Amino acid sequence: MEFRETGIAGCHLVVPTVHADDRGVLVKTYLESAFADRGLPTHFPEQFYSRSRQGVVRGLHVQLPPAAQDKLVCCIAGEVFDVVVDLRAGSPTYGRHASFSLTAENWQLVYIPVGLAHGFAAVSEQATMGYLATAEYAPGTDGGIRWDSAGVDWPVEAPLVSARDAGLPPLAEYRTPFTA
Ligand SMILES: Cc1cn([C@H]2C[C@H](O)[C@@H](COP(=O)(O)OP(=O)(O)O[C@H]3O[C@@H](C)C(=O)[C@@H](O)[C@H]3O)O2)c(=O)[nH]c1=O
Repeated sequence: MEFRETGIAGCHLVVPTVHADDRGVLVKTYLESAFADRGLPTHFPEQFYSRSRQGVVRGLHVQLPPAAQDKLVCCIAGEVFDVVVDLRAGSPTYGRHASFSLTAENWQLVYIPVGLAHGFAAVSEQATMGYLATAEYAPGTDGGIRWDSAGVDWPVEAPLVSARDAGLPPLAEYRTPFTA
C-alpha cells in the first residue's frame, strides 16, 4: 500500500498492491498499521456506498463540526472523476482542488482529511463509490460548495445534480468553519 502526495496537505492518493493470479485479484484497501504509521485515523465507525448513473455529479460535500469527517473513498464498480477542494482557512492551498481517476480496475483510493470538500462525476455507465468515515452522518451538518464554483474541469456534459447540491453556496461565498 503506497501513499502518494496530492498537492493538498494531508490528502493522500492510496495505491494498494494488486495481487493478480489466474483466478483474478486480491486487493487490500485498508490496513490499520499502514494508516497508524502515518498518523492517520484508524477508527471508521461508518461505511456506506452510492451508485450513480453516467453523468451524475455528487458534491462538493463536507460534513460540518461537530460531525466533521475524514473519509477514505474508492470506486468499486465503474469509473469516477473524483475531486477534493481545500476549505481550510489559512491553508496555502485554500480553494484549490485536486482530481483523481478512481476506477474498479486501478483500485485507488483517496484519503480526505477534515476540511476538504469532496465530490465526483460518474464517468462510466454506472459507478459505485465506497466510503469509510471517521464520524457518523448527522443530518443538518451536511454542507459544501457548489460543484461548478471551484474551477474544476468536470468531464461530463449536462451533469445530473441533486436539488440540494445545486443550491449549495459558491466557493467565493463560502464561510468556512475549518482551519488549517
Ligand atoms: C451521506 C449520507 C446521506 N444520507 C441520506 C440523506 C439523503 O436522504 C440521502 C442521499 O444523501 P446525499 O444526497 O447527501 O448523498 P450523496 O450526494 O451521495 O452524499 C455523499 O456525497 C459524496 C460526494 C460524499 O463525499 C459523501 O460524504 C456524501 O456527502 O441519504 C444518510 O442517511 N447518511 C449519509 O451518510
